[in-house]
Amino acid sequence: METKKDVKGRDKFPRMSLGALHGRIKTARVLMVGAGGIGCELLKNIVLTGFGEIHVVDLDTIDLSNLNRQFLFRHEHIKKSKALVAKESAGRFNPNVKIEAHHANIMDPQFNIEWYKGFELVFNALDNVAARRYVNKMCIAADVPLVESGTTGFDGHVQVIKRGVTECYDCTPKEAPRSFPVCTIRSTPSQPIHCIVWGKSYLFTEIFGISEEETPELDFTEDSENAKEIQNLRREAEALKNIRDSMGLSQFPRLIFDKVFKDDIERLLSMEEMWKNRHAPQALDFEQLSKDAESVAKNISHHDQHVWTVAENFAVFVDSLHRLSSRMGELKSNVSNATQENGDTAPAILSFDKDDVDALDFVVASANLRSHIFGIEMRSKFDIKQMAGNIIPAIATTNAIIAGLCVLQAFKVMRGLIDKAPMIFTGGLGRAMTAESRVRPPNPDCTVCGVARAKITIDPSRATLGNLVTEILQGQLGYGEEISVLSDKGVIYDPDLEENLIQKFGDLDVANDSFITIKDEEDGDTPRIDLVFSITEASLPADGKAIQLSETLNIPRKAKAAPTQESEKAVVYSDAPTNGVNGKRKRSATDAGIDEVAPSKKGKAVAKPDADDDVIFLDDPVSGAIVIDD
Ligand SMILES: Nc1ncnc2c1ncn2[C@@H]1O[C@H](COP(=O)(O)OP(=O)(O)OP(=O)(O)O)[C@@H](O)[C@H]1O
Ligand SMILES: [Zn+2]
Repeated sequence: METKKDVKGRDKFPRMSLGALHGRIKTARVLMVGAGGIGCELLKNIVLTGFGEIHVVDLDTIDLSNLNRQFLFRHEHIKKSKALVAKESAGRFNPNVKIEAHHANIMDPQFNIEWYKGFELVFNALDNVAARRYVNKMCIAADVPLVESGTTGFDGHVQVIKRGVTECYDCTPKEAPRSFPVCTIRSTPSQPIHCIVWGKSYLFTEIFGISEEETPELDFTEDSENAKEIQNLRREAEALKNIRDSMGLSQFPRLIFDKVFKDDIERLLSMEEMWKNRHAPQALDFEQLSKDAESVAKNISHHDQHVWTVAENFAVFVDSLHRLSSRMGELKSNVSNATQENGDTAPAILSFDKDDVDALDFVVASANLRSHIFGIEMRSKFDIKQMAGNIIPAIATTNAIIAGLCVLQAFKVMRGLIDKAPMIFTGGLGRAMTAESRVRPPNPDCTVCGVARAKITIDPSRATLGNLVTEILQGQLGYGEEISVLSDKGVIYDPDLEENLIQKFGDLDVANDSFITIKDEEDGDTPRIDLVFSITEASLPADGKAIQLSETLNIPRKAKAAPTQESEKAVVYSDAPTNGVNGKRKRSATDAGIDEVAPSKKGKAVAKPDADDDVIFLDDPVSGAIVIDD
């Protein structure tokens, strides 16, 4: 039982170290998005600091692989909600703090601008760019300060974002997820990663999952040069699908093997042009490899640290194909029983998971056999697991340091010292921790924070786009004819889209709590900066207007483009120090005293390897580690 003295004692040290701020922290309502690696550390910190009310949002459940670093979770919590368990575990550290858990996606509409406005501060502890961008946009719209953070291995960052004061998460462009041209993967691989993507995203999915055309790692864009080859590749995939029907039969591995490691390779070889300046592939022989594989140890697939021979890869290929085929057989009979019982028609498919041993064995063996065919070096199962699973090991200490820095930056925000809270990085070469020399101001061209914002209320039963354009934009705000209106889905009005003027907002997919952007396209004089309206739906008096803009708006004009300064030219956009931001940052790597890093799928970054580090290069032989998008 907690005594009054205990509670007072708990306050003593924060009060001594924080002074007057402690009182404000005790009544502050804050939001923490993500209860993973950083989130667990951060929640512990803010609970112990004594923030009065903490809301935690996480959409996920606890996985075994989280337990090594997400210390609020234990084995018995596996499959339970991260947000709820985090609340339970951290709540015990400080009973004075109220914690609210939301097991939900932060991008759900229930978390609207009004909800964000209820917080003094938001902490991001996320692992992907989409959610980061979303929270950034909401915090800018609600004008709530955001402490954004991320880690990848030893690299980490903390960025304080405040509308009108600092740059926001979107002020610097973020890289689109990487994908591989389908011809590289399917016809002309030159690196182990190409063969791994082939094994995982093509072969595995064509045999056990959904079709490759639904796989984001493969880019099917055709140009006139490769259109014919893409057609051929589609035919190949079709033939593979037909072989799928023999799954479970003893000849199944041979049918697959001959198709992908012999016939398809021979077809490729017949395209002589292709191999003039490339290493020509060499088809494999099932009979020969079967003989070679007779002496391979039964438990070869457990040896994950060394690179298997071709015969060993062959043995694992055949064995894992049998294992996966029998799982598919069971899955199909379960699905057909379920269909008979309740009409549930869920498809019987397997999807690749790096922790699924059968799937990993299959991808390792297939990728290595293909590498061998194309004269590419083979890799160990351990390496391929990292690459196929896109894993950069998480370091608990980096998360702990970053979570600590998040709180220190939050104190500055609450003290009104945002100008003393520049972006901080950990990792890299040289110093363990570096901070930028100053807070970066907003980018005036940013489409998220370099815009004017206002709220409009529409009556969904009556309001049309025409009401908005003529009454509000042209009437009340003085816009000219040349304007366009964009919803989240794209352009809904411009002078060529007049037919939309009679449409109601619901018909244009513009709903409550969504945003529309007004672009002033007037030639000549400097146009207004973009205006973003957040939409509130309400039933308005029938005798009044169907749309209401209650604020007086003074929308600034865009500054005339200034000639580029020499000093600006010297600052390079590098793929560097994004540390979880997954974008290009306008600062030189050397500025920050950190080595360059390459962006990764989760919005995290990976340190550039040493020259002799055995890492595959994606775009440029000197640019560093590769990343596969899931
Ligand atoms: N849109 C979202 N809404 C709510 N929570 C999210 C959203 N996107 C990601 N998250 C959560 O953010 C957390 C990020 O934590 P972390 O980077 O440690 O990832 P993880 O999934 O726990 O671990 P790992 O990916 O390394 O196995 C996760 O718990 C994840 O569920
Ligand atoms: Zn911005």
